[in-house]
Amino acid sequence: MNATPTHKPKIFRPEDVDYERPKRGLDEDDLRKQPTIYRDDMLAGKTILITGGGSGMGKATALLAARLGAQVAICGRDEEKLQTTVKLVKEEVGSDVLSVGTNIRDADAVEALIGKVHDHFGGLDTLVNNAGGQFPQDAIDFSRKGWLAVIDTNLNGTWWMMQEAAKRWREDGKPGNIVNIVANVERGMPQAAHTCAARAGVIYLSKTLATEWAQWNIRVNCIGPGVIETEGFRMYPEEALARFHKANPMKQRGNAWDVAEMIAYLASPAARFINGDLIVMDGGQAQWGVVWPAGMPDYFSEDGAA
Ligand SMILES: CCCCCCC/C=C/C(=O)SCCNC(=O)CCNC(=O)[C@H](O)C(C)(C)COP(=O)(O)OP(=O)(O)OC[C@H]1O[C@@H](n2cnc3c(N)ncnc32)[C@H](O)[C@@H]1OP(=O)(O)O
Ligand SMILES: NC(=O)C1=CN([C@@H]2O[C@H](COP(=O)(O)OP(=O)(O)OC[C@H]3O[C@@H](n4cnc5c(N)ncnc54)[C@H](OP(=O)(O)O)[C@@H]3O)[C@@H](O)[C@H]2O)C=CC1
Repeated sequence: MNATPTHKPKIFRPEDVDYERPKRGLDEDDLRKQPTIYRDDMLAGKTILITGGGSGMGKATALLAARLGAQVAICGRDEEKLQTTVKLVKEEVGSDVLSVGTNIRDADAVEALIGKVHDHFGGLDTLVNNAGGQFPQDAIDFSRKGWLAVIDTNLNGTWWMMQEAAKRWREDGKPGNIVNIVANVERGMPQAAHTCAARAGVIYLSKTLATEWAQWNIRVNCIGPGVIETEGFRMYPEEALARFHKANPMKQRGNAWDVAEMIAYLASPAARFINGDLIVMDGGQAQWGVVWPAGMPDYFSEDGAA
């Protein structure tokens, strides 16, 4: 192959766009209208903590869990975003969500968060590690700070959460349940190598802990979403977003409610025998199609690849 590569490495920073971007994903009005297949009291008496609960999948999960009767706690870095979830759940369900501003990269803050949830609700049944993210870029151009930011959030932050939750479950002699939101890493993630490395780490960490921690009745599973349309899409340029859904054979995007319903299932007694698994929700992308979130290099497009 002698083609001269013409792909220009691009940096896309959402704060730099000078045009109005369309709404992405389910907004609050949409969330309020989502039906559920589950019984109203399916999670009654259960406490669920959702990281990144102020937007996207985290927000949808907080609302669904509250509708199903759970006591809900959320965390994130942006207090304003967290309060939108608190308000939504209060208006829709009438229950109070415990919101604790926390950067999951800060292990001390994570320890304090787990303590607050236990103090407030008297325990924790399910931890959902949903907080995370990345930016699209060719790996060769990653800055050191950028690499570290993504690894620290998605791998280290998730680990701090898992370890602190598990310590309390072991100490209290209570069962535990962890659901980690990862990504579709099976065939790698071009232009998202940092997150691919971190999420692959979380998947195998989870499989390992599912065995180590089974002695304390702590289960650990992962959900691997494909392209799920949420406000998190702001991290990507519009021209890339226009192609995202073409990376799966269904040629569709999932939505935050799809993932919330899977999380609710894993939080329910129906999932009591599922442990160490990765449930992929990607419309078949793992078998076919690749997302190029920063633009496909000519090297690939000239072969007519997806
Ligand atoms: C997965 C991609 C391919 C498939 C797409 C499938 C569909 C979408 C999947 C999704 O996950 S959507 C959900 C996305 N949501 C998010 O990603 C939100 C959270 N993300 C973030 O907050 C950031 O991306 C972050 C870097 C993970 C956060 O770290 P931090 O708060 O520390 O960020 P910064 O201080 O802003 O940046 C630190 C460092 O990182 C580098 N960097 C940041 N943004 C970019 C960018 N757009 N392009 C290149 N490099 C970037 C940079 O070195 C920053 O340091 P400074 O240069 O700013 O000093
Ligand atoms: N949408 C998609 O197609 C896919 C998404 N995913 C992953 O699913 C998860 C949910 O994404 P989605 O809902 O789409 O996107 P969002 O950007 O809406 O959600 C990400 C959430 O993570 C929180 N967060 C990020 N960093 C930290 C941190 N250091 N400490 C605490 N909270 C943090 C953010 O809150 P705050 O800003 O308040 O800190 C935000 O609420 C993410 O891990 C995402 O990467 C995986 C595959 C595909």
